[in-house]
Amino acid sequence: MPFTVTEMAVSLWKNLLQTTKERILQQRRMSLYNGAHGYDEELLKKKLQQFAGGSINLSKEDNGIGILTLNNPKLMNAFTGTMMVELQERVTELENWKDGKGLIIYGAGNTFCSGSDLNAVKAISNSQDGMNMCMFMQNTLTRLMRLPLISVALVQGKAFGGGAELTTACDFRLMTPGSEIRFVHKHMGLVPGWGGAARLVRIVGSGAALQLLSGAAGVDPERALHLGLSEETLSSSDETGALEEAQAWLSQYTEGPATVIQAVKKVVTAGRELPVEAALRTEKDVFGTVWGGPANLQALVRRPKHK
Ligand SMILES: CCC(=O)SCCNC(=O)CCNC(=O)[C@H](O)C(C)(C)COP(=O)(O)OP(=O)(O)OC[C@H]1O[C@@H](n2cnc3c(N)ncnc32)[C@H](O)[C@@H]1OP(=O)(O)O
Repeated sequence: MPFTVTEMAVSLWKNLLQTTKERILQQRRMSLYNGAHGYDEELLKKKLQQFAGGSINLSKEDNGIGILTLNNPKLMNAFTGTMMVELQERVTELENWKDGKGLIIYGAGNTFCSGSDLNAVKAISNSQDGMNMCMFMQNTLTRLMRLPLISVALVQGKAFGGGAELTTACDFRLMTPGSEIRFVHKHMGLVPGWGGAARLVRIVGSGAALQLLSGAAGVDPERALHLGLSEETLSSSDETGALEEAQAWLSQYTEGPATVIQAVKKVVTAGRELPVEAALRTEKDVFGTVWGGPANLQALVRRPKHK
């Protein structure tokens, strides 16, 4: 029997509700903190909205590479409260990008990011507000790190404080000549709180991380390469040239269907974060999504030789 208009509308509405519910559940799974941790996200967002300025812009290219721009060049791309909220919104958008394969994060005006906006920091300089801001940023940066996209921080100029922490939430870092990553927190009487310490230990090891955080010294491209903090020093220092180089570098790894590239990132994320048995189970599940899939079947027909 054919559906009536009302039945179709009800069915569409139910689908929409279900999709929204699944999306919210997915975000909760990816997040570290929620109401159970005494964390009220909506209240914090209202507070963050009071510190306005700058923007976080996302452009999704046809080649499956997203370009995320930290845009507050007047303050060396320092993170205002509204930029923190916008970063969360852009991450949600990227989580739902079916055709996405890679992501490049860079700063406007030839510099990466000078950390949190010190004007906002001064206004919320009590312990509880600080921890709430940390929970918000850890949630967002953990979701960023777990995106099924291969991510690169393109470091031009300075990546200081929270800016240095943000680079560690990407899979890779590329630096331009003269650029600098610096965990300046000690000089501000702080430690990283956006997850930068935990991630740095995993990238460079605990000894080097201890030196970088307790020395608070700048890391130039040469030292970053030596430490394994950066993959490569690009040759261009200007924005257009550096972006082109970063895209070319990333496209070595994003060649191929989005389903397969995303599956690659998912199994690596599981290996990086989970105990081995849980990682193996996740790998089996992800394998099930590509085995017998279109890319796999086409390859079987082509029978390519991998010489
Ligand atoms: C998560 C916790 C954290 O992020 S704690 C770390 C916070 N960040 C910092 O302490 C960095 C402070 N800034 C600096 O050290 C310098 O501005 C750096 C980044 C080295 C750039 O120096 P330089 O190239 O000489 O530029 P500048 O100092 O003249 O800066 C231009 C304008 O931008 C501003 N700016 C810079 N960083 C911030 C920031 N984080 N928050 C707020 N404003 C910032 C400067 O004050 C300066 O503004 P203005 O032109 O003096 O009005």
